[in-house]
Amino acid sequence: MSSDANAAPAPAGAQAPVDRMAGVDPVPGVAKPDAILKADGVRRSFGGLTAVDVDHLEVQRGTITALIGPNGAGKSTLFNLLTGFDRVDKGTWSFQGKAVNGLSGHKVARQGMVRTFQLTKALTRMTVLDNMLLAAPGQSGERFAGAFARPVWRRQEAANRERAMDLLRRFKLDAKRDDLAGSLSGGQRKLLEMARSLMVNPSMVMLDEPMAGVNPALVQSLLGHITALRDEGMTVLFVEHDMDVIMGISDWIVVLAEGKVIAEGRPADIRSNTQVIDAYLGVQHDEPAGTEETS
Ligand SMILES: Nc1ncnc2c1ncn2[C@@H]1O[C@H](COP(=O)(O)OP(=O)(O)OP(=O)(O)O)[C@@H](O)[C@H]1O
Repeated sequence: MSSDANAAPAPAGAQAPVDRMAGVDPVPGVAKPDAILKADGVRRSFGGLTAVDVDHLEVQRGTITALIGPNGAGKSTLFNLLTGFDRVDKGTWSFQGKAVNGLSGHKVARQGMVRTFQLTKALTRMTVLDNMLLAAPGQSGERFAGAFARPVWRRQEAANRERAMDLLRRFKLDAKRDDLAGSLSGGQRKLLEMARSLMVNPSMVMLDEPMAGVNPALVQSLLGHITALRDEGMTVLFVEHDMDVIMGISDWIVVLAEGKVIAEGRPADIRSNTQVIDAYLGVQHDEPAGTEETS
């Protein structure tokens, strides 16, 4: 879209401005030409508070889509619902044409849709490599503990280990394989969270605030990893507060306010959308993530 001859050169990791959403109107709930995820009538209340109330939402395959909105807009709740880590009051959604509503997080992941999690205390006490292996698909060794299945189990363990090491090399964490995850820097933790989610070889990754707590020097490297996933054909949906990051790498932006999708569009559409400016950009909060009273 941009044809500004004076534009600064793209930062490392940024992509040429290709419009991957060509022909899609920037209106809430708009249909996408090749939607990998479609959600309908998704509602979730906590007591009297409606946290999520999404009429219709589609995510285009092979794009980076940002989910943005003010604190308490319902972004994390929507993530949790779609990935099977919370229960809806109402609503249906499908992933790659298959209904996945009502499935547990593990089953949703097996379908190819995974979300990242911040490293819990327990995970920080494990090594980087063990963190990866714990995220591996299928633990047939546990399910078929008999001696008969042992060769299958060993083969699977070896394959998991190989995949884990490949991913650790990709994210430049291989030298840290035997270190405790808790000893990693904020940026390295984010890389590990991303690497863990890729153990199941997903088609779509959902990143929860991938830049939170990351040293600015590592931001470009993380952005490079995210755009590389998209360029390999993966679909990325991410929640983020950093507007430079959002505007810099997103093919499409979905704006949530009070649980509803109030706008969708390319970064340029969102920047000039007065409803978004009123609901969000005009009252841009500067609080660090995690200052909310709820999780
Ligand atoms: N388990 C819960 N119990 C009660 N209320 C909750 C719960 N989880 C979320 N909420 C409420 O639902 C609303 C949406 O919260 P959510 O965390 O999804 O927003 P968010 O957009 O992710 O916010 P943030 O940007 O601050 O992370 C908020 O008002 C929040 O207080």
